[in-house]
Amino acid sequence: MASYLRNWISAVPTLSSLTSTTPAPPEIVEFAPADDDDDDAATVRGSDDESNDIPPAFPSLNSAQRAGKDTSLSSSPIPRVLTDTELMPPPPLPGLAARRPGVPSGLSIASSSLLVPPGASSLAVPPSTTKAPKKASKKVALAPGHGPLDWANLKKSGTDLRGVDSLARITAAQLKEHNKKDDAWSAFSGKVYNITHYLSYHPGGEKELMRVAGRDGTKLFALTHGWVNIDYMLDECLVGFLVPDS
Ligand code: HEM
Repeated sequence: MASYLRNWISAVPTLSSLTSTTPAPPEIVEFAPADDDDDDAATVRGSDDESNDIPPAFPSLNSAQRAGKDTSLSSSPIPRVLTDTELMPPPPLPGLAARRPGVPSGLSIASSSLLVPPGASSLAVPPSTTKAPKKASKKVALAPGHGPLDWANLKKSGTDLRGVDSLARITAAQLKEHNKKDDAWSAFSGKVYNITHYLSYHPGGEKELMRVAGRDGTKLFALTHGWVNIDYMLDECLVGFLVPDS
């Protein structure tokens, strides 16, 4: 690096040349590129001799710029761009007239269930794990003031929703006696509830709920909406526990 700078400094006009009337032309310094002896170790090897601090040749000695017009592969290690005639020809264009909708019959996976069944159009709905849309809701329009929150408020209000003083052991025969709209009991998972007050709050309608009045509704309930938390919804309506007929 120092020698590099020295060369530059020597090119700066001297004081005497500045004071003279006819300035001397600046000295032109030629930089000789370092000999590229392909000895990489020389680059790595540390040396205190600053005379070795010669900038690398630019363009590089083996560069394409220096190689000039000599682009033949045999004489130069630099690859050249192949011409169109030397390149591999492109694949033939598919015959559009021969194309048909659907999966090509030659495909070995054509019969796979993942693909369109034979004969079906490729425009068919793709196979998917999405379930078919649910059938229309059977919820009924509840009377004003009979929504889920109204029921929750009624439960909290302290209104007697059981109609009995204490919980009892109830047989199927006793349960059967309470099958009227104004006196309806039903059993779910061994617990007997007075569903009379709930009838007008049931989102599925009174009629549906009355199907289980006076009997065990466990199965029908599970088939309809097993996710509904009946223990919570009817906790204030519990009247007893179903026991076998004696
Ligand atoms: C006393 C016990 C029952 C309670 C606490 C109850 C509660 C409910 C609740 C909370 C819903 C709304 C569900 C939702 O939003 O997804 C509902 C809907 C319904 N319930 Fe009940 N239910 C009871 C018994 C029954 C029974 C025994 C049947 C059938 C005989 C039934 C038939 C239905 C129907 C058809 C719907 C409408 C479902 C829909 O299409 O969305 N429920 N019930």
